[in-house]
Amino acid sequence: MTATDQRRTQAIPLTVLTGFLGAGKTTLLNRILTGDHGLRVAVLVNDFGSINIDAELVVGIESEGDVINLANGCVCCNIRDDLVAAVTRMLTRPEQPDYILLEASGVADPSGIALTFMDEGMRDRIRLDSIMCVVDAEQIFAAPGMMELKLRQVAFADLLILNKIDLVAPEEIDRIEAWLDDRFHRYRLVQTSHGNVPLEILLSVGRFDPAQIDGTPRHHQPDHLTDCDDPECGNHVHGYRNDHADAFDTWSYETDQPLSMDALRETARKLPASIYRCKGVVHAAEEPGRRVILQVVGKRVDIAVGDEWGGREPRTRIIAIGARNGVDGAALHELFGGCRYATHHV
Ligand SMILES: Nc1nc2c(ncn2[C@@H]2O[C@H](COP(=O)(O)OP(=O)(O)OP(=O)(O)O)[C@@H](O)[C@H]2O)c(=O)[nH]1
Repeated sequence: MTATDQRRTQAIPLTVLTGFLGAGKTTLLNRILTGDHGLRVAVLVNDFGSINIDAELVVGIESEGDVINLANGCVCCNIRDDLVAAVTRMLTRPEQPDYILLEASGVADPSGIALTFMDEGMRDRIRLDSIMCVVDAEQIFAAPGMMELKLRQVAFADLLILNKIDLVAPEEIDRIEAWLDDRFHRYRLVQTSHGNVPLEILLSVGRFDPAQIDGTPRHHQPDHLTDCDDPECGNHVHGYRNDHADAFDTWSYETDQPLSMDALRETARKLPASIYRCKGVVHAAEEPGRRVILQVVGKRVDIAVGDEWGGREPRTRIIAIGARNGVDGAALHELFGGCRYATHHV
């Protein structure tokens, strides 16, 4: 074994969870964290919005310092430096983790993340173990304008986790697989719901191959993915290198005043199709002692009563992410403001 090989074997393994907004990354992350792995796992959670809701929803971590919250941007591009700084901090802590899980934002291009860990200063300290892409079986064909990004997330993964199969008919799964077959030469896929995948195929699998970041959708030429700046070129995926985050707008809302759960549900159902994702931790009038979790993916709305506030002042924090110019902040403010229990019950 060469000295470099030796250093690499001592490097801390890191798995990247990628996949489009709302596909089920946090659900999978929580599954892993609560699984029987016996590892001290540190977690980096990246939410694209200005408030990191995901960091609040991570479970099964013993020490608070083992969850690092990266918000207000995307770790594959505009807050890449924050990612490097956070990992460096993790590695210099007295209690180093055995394993690191990185939940990328739903808008991330995994190739940018892989490049960060293949960088000279990182690759001896971090061993990229696997990039897994969670695919939402129900929403895969939704938001057609985002299809190029979704394809890149699939193309740069070494395992596809086709999640939410409970929400679709078996014929739809066949259709998705045929669609993938048509676009990719080779891929590994596991079907599941609620991220229920055996740990053995998730952690310490050593699947990442640096050559995979040259892997591209069949109809695209690899060089074009990184080198071409010609906006007229129909041969490649444009706009997802440094500036793909510009394709999205975000909005956030905070209030101390309790909201009505019924009004919230009604409002969430009325969100325009240009909003791909909305989620939040809510102070609800009907459940003042507990955090209420709002989840909206496409047209699907889920409002669930979570755990207690744990000594913290109840406070609603909601974010929405949508297409560029598809997020009307003033209109959203009015909609969610109208959910205030006091307003709703006059
Ligand atoms: N029915 C069903 N719902 C699921 C499944 N997996 C996740 N969900 C729900 O889908 C919603 C989004 O799940 P998350 O795990 O937060 O998705 P995410 O990819 O982390 O979302 P972002 O980080 O915002 O991109 C939540 O309401 C989950 O409970 C599944 O397999 N079936």
